[in-house]
Amino acid sequence: MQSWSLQVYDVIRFMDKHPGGNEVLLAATGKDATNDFEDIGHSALAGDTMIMHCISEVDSSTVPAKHNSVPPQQTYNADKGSDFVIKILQFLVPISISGLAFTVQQTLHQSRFRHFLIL
Ligand code: HEM
Repeated sequence: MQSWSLQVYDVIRFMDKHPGGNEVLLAATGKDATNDFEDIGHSALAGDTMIMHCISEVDSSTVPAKHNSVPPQQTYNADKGSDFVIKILQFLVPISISGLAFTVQQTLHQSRFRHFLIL
C-alpha cells in the first residue's frame, strides 16, 4: 500500500477565527483533510496561516480516509415549554416594572407627601 507523509494541524485555537466557520473544520478533523482543504480553493494566505498550526507529521497509512468516530448527538430537550415561558417573561417583566414606576410616579405627584417636600 502506498503511503506518504501527512502534516498534522492543531486547529483548536484557530476554530473561532476560521473564515469558513468552525463546523467545517470540526467535520474535517481526525482524518486526511487534504481534499476538503483543496476543494475550497484556499488562498496563499490560508496556506501560510496553516503552517502556524502544524504540530507534527504522520504516515498516511496510519490515518483513516474517513471519520471512524460518531460525533456525540445533542440530547433531546423535552422542556420546550420553559423556553416559551422565559421568552414571555423577558417581555412581561420590563413592561411590569415600567408600569409600576409610572404608577408610583403618578401617585407621588398627586399625594400630599410631595407638597410637604416642596414646602
Ligand atoms: C488549518 C487549516 C485551515 C486554514 C488555515 C484555513 C484558512 C482559511 C482562510 C484564511 C479562509 C479565507 C479565504 C481564503 O483566504 O482562502 C478560509 C475560508 C474557508 N475555509 Fe478554511 N482553512 C483551513 C481548513 C479548512 C478545511 C479543512 C475546510 C473544509 C473542510 C475549510 C473550509 C473553508 C471554507 C468553506 C471557507 C469559506 C470559503 C468562502 O467563503 O469562499 N477550511 N479558510
